[in-house]
Amino acid sequence: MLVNHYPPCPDPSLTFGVSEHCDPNLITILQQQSDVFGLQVLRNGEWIGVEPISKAFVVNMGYQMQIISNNKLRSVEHRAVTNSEKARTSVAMFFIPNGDSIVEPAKALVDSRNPAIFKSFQYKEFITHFINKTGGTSP
Ligand SMILES: O=C(O)CCC(=O)C(=O)O
Ligand SMILES: [Fe+2]
Repeated sequence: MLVNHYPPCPDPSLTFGVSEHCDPNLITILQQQSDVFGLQVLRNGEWIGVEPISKAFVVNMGYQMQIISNNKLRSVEHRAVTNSEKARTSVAMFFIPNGDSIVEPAKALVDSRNPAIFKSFQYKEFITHFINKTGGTSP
């Protein structure tokens, strides 16, 4: 679980709360503070604010879900922006495969007309590569 806290920023154009990324794990369940916008998703090249709804969760597909679904579900590019007036807090619960898990497209979704788009790998191989490539941390 990760608690993100974004203090108000006098000039939000100068900083991101969290810069754009896709979550590398399986699924993320996010609780947004109910009265402050901040989370945005990229759709058709445009950043769209995700309305914070009281007592609702945002469910984010991570890369592993995209792979298991053989691209039927897509991991969305998202970011968190700051604002000049209000602090914002979000709580993210990351569901993460065990490092030794084998991840691959579900067999039920693969046939001659729908070949596997991804090869099998161990989650720890993926996450090591992801961290090296993005230079970031990971859930
Ligand atoms: O604070 C948010 O709304 C997003 C945080 C996020 O994307 C993350 O922790 O992976
Ligand atoms: Fe995220």
